[in-house]
Amino acid sequence: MSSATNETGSRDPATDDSVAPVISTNEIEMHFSGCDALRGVNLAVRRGTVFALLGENGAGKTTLIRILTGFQPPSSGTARVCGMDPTRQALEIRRRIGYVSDSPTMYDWMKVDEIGWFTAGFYPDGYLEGYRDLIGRYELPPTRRIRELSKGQRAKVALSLALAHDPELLILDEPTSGLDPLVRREFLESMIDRAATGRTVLLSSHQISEVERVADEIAIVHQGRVQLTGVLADLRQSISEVTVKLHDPLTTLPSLTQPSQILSEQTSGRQRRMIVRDLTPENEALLSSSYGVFDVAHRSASLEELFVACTRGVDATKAIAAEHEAAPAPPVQGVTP
Ligand SMILES: Nc1ncnc2c1ncn2[C@@H]1O[C@H](COP(=O)(O)OP(=O)(O)OP(=O)(O)O)[C@@H](O)[C@H]1O
Repeated sequence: MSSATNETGSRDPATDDSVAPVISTNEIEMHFSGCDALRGVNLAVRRGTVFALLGENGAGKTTLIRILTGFQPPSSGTARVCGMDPTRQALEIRRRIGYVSDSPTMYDWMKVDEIGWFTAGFYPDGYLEGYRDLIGRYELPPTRRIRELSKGQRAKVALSLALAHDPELLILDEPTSGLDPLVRREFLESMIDRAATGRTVLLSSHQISEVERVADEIAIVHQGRVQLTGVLADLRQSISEVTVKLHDPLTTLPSLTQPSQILSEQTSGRQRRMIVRDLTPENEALLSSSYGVFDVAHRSASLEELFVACTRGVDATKAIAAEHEAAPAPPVQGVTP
């Protein structure tokens, strides 16, 4: 019996590389002076997936990636990347994975071919061939100096350097900024192909359409917290936009029962619009039969609506609560403030 199987013959996630998450974090906190960049981040990235960290500017995406790649020790909490601890095995992690930061620094006096040859010295045999193949595919001029390249061409050099050893895990911080739409599309498709061959891609982005196109799983990060994480297709199915038409805009609606959860709520005239997770027929019936309600309709929410609910929902919820304070209203369920 292999060490990856237990007494019953089934796979043991603690020792089996093919089952254990490629990346896991446990209660990661990052406090800079005057700024809590990350607050209790728990994530698990499964092998063979494209996992997207989706968040606005300043949400904490780069900070998390810097912690995972060992450039920044967290204030507290732990992480594992390819089975290693980034605070103690940063160099090994960086050798094993591919990583492109949001502002890659390169020796810009080197020529495109030279930088590949130079970097190959840090990797096993086969790196230079892989690099040359990639710069060929990206149509990069091998004899041009890095400083003479366009922004998009530099991004392609950085990607070629990260991909040349065909890493099992690729971490990309805002990977497509600087790429033109055609190359961006090709690049995103190549990420899907990588995942199909069992490799894993973690990327950060604030572009919803981009994430929607490539990601299998997402984590929506807002103000240093993971507001929502899961398989994109499941999240899409479980989130609905519910529109409740009211006789009186000040009507107080009943709290929904478990497992339904209101992520955001907005009132416009006599219409209340809510983004609800796991809407059950019972809760829909509860709303429909509430005093002052004359119609309830629901449809699947888009990723954009979900994102807005997670990043603006708290404020929207607070606004509603304040609006109802005079009423007085029952507590509104919402995402973690
Ligand atoms: N070295 C640092 N010192 C102090 N504050 C920092 C430092 N690094 C990051 N921060 C702060 O931490 C927060 C998260 O920043 P981070 O760069 O992780 O966000 P992000 O989601 O990657 O944003 P963007 O999409 O704009 O790149 C921000 O408020 C930022 O100002």
